[in-house]
Amino acid sequence: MPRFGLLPASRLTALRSKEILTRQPDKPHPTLNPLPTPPEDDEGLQDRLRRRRRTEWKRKQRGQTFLDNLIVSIRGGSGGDGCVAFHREKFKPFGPPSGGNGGRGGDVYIMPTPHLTTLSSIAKKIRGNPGGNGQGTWQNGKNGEPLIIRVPLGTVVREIPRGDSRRSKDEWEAEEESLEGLNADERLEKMRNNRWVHYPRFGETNIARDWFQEAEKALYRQERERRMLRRQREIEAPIYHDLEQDIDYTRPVDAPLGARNREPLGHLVASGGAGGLGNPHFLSQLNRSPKFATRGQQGERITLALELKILADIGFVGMPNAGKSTLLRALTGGRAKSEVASYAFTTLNPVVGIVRVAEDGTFEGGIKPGQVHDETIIEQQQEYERMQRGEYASALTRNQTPERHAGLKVDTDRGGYHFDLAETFRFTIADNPGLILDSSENVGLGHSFLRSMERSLALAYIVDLSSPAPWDELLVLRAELEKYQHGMSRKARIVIANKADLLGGDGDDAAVAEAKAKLERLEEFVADRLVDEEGRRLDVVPVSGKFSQNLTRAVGLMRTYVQEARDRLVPQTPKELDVLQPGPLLSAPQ
Ligand SMILES: Nc1nc2c(ncn2[C@@H]2O[C@H](COP(=O)(O)OP(=O)(O)OP(=O)(O)O)[C@@H](O)[C@H]2O)c(=O)[nH]1
Ligand SMILES: [Mg+2]
Repeated sequence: MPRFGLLPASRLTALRSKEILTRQPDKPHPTLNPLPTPPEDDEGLQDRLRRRRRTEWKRKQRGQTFLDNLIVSIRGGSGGDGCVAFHREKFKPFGPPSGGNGGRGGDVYIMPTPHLTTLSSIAKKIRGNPGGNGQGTWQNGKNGEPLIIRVPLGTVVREIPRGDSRRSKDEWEAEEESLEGLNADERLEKMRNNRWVHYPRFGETNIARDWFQEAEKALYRQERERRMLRRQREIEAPIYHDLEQDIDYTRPVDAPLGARNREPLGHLVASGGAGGLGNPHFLSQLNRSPKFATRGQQGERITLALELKILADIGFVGMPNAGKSTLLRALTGGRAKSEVASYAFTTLNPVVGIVRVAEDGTFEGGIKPGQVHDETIIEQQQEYERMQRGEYASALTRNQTPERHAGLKVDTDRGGYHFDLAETFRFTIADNPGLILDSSENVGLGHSFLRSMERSLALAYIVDLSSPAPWDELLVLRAELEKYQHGMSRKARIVIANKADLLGGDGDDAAVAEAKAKLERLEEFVADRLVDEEGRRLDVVPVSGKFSQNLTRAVGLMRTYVQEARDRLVPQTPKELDVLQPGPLLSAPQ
């Protein structure tokens, strides 16, 4: 075994004991390769198996790992320790106690920000900044800086209650755990060490004195009260914030002159611990030279569940493989990187894309004629081939195009920067994982992503027109939405019948007539059975996402729904009139 020849003997034994050296090379390890290994030359099969493994894994998680759902345990900063010191000065042999107090631990706040879109940047364990320790000559420790956890707009924050297994321990429970297995004396000693600071070599003397024991009793009494108040707060006012609105930074116009302009910190979720008391605090008639101080308190420990409700104007609802991701890619000109493949549950997390529309109804994705949005793997292959042929070698970057400096001509063949000049309206669409029968009971990818659709302004059903009975799909989709939340299906405004290119054969009359009849039947069904929020019938639009056909009509309709819904959301301002009409003081003299 020459490879391991240089390893020391102990390391070799360790490797043998782990069956690394003794294992036969042709015998696979029992824990590896749960799926059969495909032949190495079949790349397509390898890829398919990799994807299937990923989907299966995700399905087993039941949506637990969506990044719109996170549990964080938070600790406020711990307070700094108090100090035991005595004032020293020439000709003053017994100076007074002069230990400063510890600084307060920093509080932890939570603040919504429009600059984030996922919870992925948030750590699972967060600790506030600690306060500084007190020092001699009455110097108090510095207070810990507040810590702000920034979360995306649309995050719902909930405190996890006691008794839930996901909740981490609070300060007292954690201490109790660290004391397990100790006898009474050891417990007492450890608890004292956690709470008191003694002057060097005075520990034993201090604890034997009455005034120390009095002080200790008072400290435990305060602690019990704090613990009771905490429990009461947890029961009566558990933390709950629906962070829909950005926090307003503007200073009120009627703020008193000289008031400090503080930047908002957000909502307090865990307060820092109080700083310890320095030894002057324990000066009394009986004890003229207190040689102990208290340690800082621990910060509050809480566990929060953060849940992000994605804010998209339109939510796509459809069965797996209906073509939702293809449609989103077509509508955004391929900018939304939503994976497309011909197996169920390709999309595992919601993907949000932006649709940009010009004055005349053209949209960014629709300006390049003849664009085909194929499966991701095929597109990647084509891209690779183009790169191999050297087509990108002399391509200009976006900033190198001559029109940029001219600033006038809009190249209608290109999206991106060039569309900025034409764009007059934009809205967002969320492509969601496929919904199947009983999704609302957590079958398939479960219902965790349905949450993200709750706040969409409107929903669009996507059905596969080439399937034998697209109308049945609609009923299932509607029933699942209703089962998840009563009244949710009333948000649906449109049925997009995708894959219309597969109908009509090669253009022979019989096939075309059949396709028309199928579309009519779908329209009749929708008119009969589906109505929207205001009792209107849903629009039905046949399209082809893959070949970007008839998308302008669908975009136009979606645009009107979004506009209507936004108009309804904007609060009316009746006060405007009052402002314009001159009041008695301003009215013109008679
Ligand atoms: N012919 C044709 N095929 C399409 C069209 N739209 C999508 N497809 C194909 O249908 C298959 C599924 O498309 P996806 O976009 O992945 O479907 P999905 O609804 O996102 O599926 P899930 O993410 O699994 O829910 C792919 O093979 C697409 O190429 C279309 O308009 N015409
Ligand atoms: Mg998809």
